[in-house]
Amino acid sequence: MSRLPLIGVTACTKQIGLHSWHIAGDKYLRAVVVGAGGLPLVIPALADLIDQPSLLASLDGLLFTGSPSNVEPHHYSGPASDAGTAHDPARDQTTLPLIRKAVEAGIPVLGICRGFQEMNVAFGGSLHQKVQEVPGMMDHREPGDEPVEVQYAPRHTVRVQAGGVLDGLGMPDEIKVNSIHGQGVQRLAPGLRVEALAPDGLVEAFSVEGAPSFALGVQWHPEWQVRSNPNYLAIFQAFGEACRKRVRQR
Ligand SMILES: N[C@@H](CCC(=O)NCCCC(=O)O)C(=O)O
Repeated sequence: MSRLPLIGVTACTKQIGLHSWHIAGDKYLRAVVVGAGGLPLVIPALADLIDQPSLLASLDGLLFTGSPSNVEPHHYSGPASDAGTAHDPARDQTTLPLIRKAVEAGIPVLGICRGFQEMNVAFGGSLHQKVQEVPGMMDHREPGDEPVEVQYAPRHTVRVQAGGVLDGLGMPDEIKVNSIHGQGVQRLAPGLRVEALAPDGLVEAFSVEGAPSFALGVQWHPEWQVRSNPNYLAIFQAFGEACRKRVRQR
């Protein structure tokens, strides 16, 4: 019997007291287990202290997680962030190079929220820093001061584009998704194919054209209560299947 796929889950850095820690959210780790059927391995944000080719050779999949922090705008030639904006330069230095290398190496990749934004930046795209301030765009942030179940409840529809990865998973033309982000795709990177659009036209999902394996990014959070939403589960199951295929091909 073949082993479970080993799925890297990217971490954020966090200062707790005097020390810096590498943390990954519980819901991402659980979704890798119960949605993708994989074995999660937290990937610390140690940038080039980690030998990325060795890491990639060991992994069967990579999940780029969401985070309250924003990608530093110099990575996409954007204007400096407002003072006080949460950043995580160690995470940027780890994930941005890893994304391109993973996709090129045919390692299945799923990017969620910040992870989706990282994918766009890694392939040469740019981000709106405050979507809610862009004329004509909706406010995609979660309602503040509400219980987490309310914050991660389905909030708006997205239109699934015909002929793409999500369509291939049997998703209806329109699905409802949660929305917990202030930033969003401004310029879509070359080589990314739109998979879903919000009512205001914001790109909510893309896939990497011509990728040798599963390579999908979504702006929403399919890891949230993954088993209770068939559309969220379908994404994790397809990701897990691609990771199992990589195990079989070794
Ligand atoms: N900071 C970025 C990305 C938003 C994001 O990833 N939110 C998730 C927060 C916590 C979590 O569920 O992991 C933005 O604001 O656009």
